[in-house]
Amino acid sequence: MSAPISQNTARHFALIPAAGVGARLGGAIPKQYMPLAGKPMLQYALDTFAGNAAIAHTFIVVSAADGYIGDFLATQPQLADKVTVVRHGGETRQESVRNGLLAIRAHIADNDWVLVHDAARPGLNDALLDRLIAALHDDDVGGLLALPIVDTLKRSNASRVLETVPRNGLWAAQTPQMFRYALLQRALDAAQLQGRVGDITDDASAVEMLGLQPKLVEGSPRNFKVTLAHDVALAELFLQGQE
Ligand SMILES: Nc1ccn([C@@H]2O[C@H](COP(=O)(O)OP(=O)(O)OP(=O)(O)O)[C@@H](O)[C@H]2O)c(=O)n1
Ligand SMILES: C[C@](O)(CO)[C@H](O)COP(=O)(O)O
Repeated sequence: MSAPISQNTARHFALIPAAGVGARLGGAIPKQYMPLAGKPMLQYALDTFAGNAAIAHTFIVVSAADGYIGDFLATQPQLADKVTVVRHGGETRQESVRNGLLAIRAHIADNDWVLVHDAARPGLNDALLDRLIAALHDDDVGGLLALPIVDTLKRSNASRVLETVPRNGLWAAQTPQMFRYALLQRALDAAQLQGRVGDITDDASAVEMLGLQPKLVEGSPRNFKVTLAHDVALAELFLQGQE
């Protein structure tokens, strides 16, 4: 990795928080390393970023105690100069992202773009990545892939309906979430100072807390997050091209 250079053109870096344990999925190993259609889950996002000419480099944030990443990358020599591991995972996703941003400070300029992407979204493909980058290249704030909600929404008290929530204007947030390095760092620092970095569940939330409005770029159902055990079979269908 080279140090930042004076430049007019912002570069694009991927940052993959991969320090979770996958408690809701409940597998024998952290879910990002779990095999899906023949490849570890993490490999799908890494292959997509490594294969996209717009991405200058990819950083993976794992926990200090992670015992899998070394063996995994040893099987991926083609990624050797495209991927750097940062062993600074935190207690929550946003803490992992914030720690990761701090750790890569020397390699990145303030106006470079950072695309934060969940290791648990193996369905990201080149077309979605290109769409996001194209939609945001001259945006003042940045934004995220997301999907408009199509279901009728109910708020509940246990299993009884309290109310039906109008779905107009509601979107489900996906990743990547793409912001300039300095803005994202500032937003996560501010959230940390307010004691909120453990509460918020995505990067855009921190930017919103600064009073800014990230842009929504249409994502895809294939880019869903593998969260629960029943998601595994669906992910494999998408990844095997049987959508
Ligand atoms: N302390 C944490 C928690 C999550 N993540 C990452 O953030 C992404 C969010 O996906 P999620 O489904 O929330 O992952 P887990 O936290 O592993 O899942 P769970 O909440 O079920 O334990 C994943 O790539 C995960 O590895 C992270 O880097 N650091
Ligand atoms: C950023 C994110 O993918 C938004 O959907 C996030 O990982 C969601 O995490 P959650 O804790 O499963 O809501």
